[in-house]
Amino acid sequence: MDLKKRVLQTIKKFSLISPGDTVLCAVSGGPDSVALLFILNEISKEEIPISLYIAHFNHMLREESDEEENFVKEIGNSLNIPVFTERKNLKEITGGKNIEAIARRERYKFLYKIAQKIEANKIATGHTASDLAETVIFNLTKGSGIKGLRGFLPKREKIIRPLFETTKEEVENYLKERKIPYRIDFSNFSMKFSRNLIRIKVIPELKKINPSLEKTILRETATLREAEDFIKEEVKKILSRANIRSDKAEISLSIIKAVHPFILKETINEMFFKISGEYLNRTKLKAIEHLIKKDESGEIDLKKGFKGRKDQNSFSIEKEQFSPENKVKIKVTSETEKIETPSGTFIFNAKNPHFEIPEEIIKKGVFIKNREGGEWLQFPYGRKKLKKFFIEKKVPVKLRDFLPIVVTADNEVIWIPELFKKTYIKENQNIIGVRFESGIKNFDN
Ligand SMILES: Nc1ncnc2c1ncn2[C@@H]1O[C@H](COP(=O)(O)OP(=O)(O)OP(=O)(O)O)[C@@H](O)[C@H]1O
Repeated sequence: MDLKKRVLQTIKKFSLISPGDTVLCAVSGGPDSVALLFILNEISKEEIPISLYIAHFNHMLREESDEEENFVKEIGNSLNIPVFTERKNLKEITGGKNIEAIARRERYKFLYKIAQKIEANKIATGHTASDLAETVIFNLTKGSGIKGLRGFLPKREKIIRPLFETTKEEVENYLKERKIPYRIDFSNFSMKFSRNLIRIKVIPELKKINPSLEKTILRETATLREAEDFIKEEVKKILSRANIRSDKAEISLSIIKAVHPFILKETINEMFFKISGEYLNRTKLKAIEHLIKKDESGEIDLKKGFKGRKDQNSFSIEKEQFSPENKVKIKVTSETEKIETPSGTFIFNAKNPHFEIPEEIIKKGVFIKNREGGEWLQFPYGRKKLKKFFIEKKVPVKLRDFLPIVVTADNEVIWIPELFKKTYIKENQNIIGVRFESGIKNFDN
């Protein structure tokens, strides 16, 4: 069957596009997104009338980046579709670390920004069934829960993936038949990246066992998506009987003990997520299950700042409350140190790849402490009252005393872990590095 018809089937099956939609097509210049653009363009003229726009993000990471941007602009012109582009020098921003993940985050931020600007209700990406197979095999290899094994979804928020059921091979045939040009990203062939290794070495070997590997994985993930929906529904039912507040989530033992062990763990994990913004690992969940099932009451330390507590009638997850006697002021005595504070564990590293604390500051003394009041914040370009900064960042009042801060011997705040990591790393590369390990992440959103 003609590829356009197949893509139309996918669109209908997952309700991806409706007449009148405004669709922003994310085009990298590679074969998948170029084919997607041509198919959507055809569809918009015949089967489903939509307004179509193109977005391209120039990561400025490779020599060919500018050429690719021009190429996408040219396709847009030739099809008479408006093109939105943005350039960002990611190497500069990231210092070369974790570049793939940051590139992805920046790309999605850009796509959502343009979608909002042009009032697009859909953002189409060129992910294919071959990408899905890669993702699933990658997640399986690295270890992941059901969510990882089912891979990405055909639709998530505004993002739609019309090539979800199409293989790369089918895309390439389509382009070849129509003599449609595209650009090749040579970094896709580098064996440095596990994803490429899976695509180039692993998948061809697996296809010797099952030539329709992509289709099989598609079917398997469909089953997993259904199972996931079912689990979600079950968990929702149980959660509706729990009492969830911002600092405590509680459920009666008679309810939680009656459910299947798997649903028990999933429910507890959701309860934890609701008050902490994070999920627990399987080992902790198993320990909680054990605590719930045994006869005695008890407590269990979860991530820093959270406790699981079982009493006679209920199990609860509680955020540990900050109390004045928990206030600390700890001197950092070496360049690398793990420091326990009532609000979490710091990994302090004066010389990490992002930034370095000048020696003279360390010599004079660096402290990790809770706010005492009257502190000033040191920026590369000036000073600001810590209180004012907290207000600007909308840090809830009760957390202002809880958040650990890093100060110099002169009580100048040089770091508030997590709270302004992103901007601070960029602006002040040479000052300080403190990484917060756990327990605080939820406070900065
Ligand atoms: N530079 C870019 N500009 C616009 N869209 C892009 C760009 N790079 C990728 N995309 C879009 O994202 C899709 C997936 O690209 P790719 O597989 O390279 O990214 P990924 O990082 O593996 O995917 P994801 O970002 O969803 O995790 C492409 O088909 C395209 O629609």
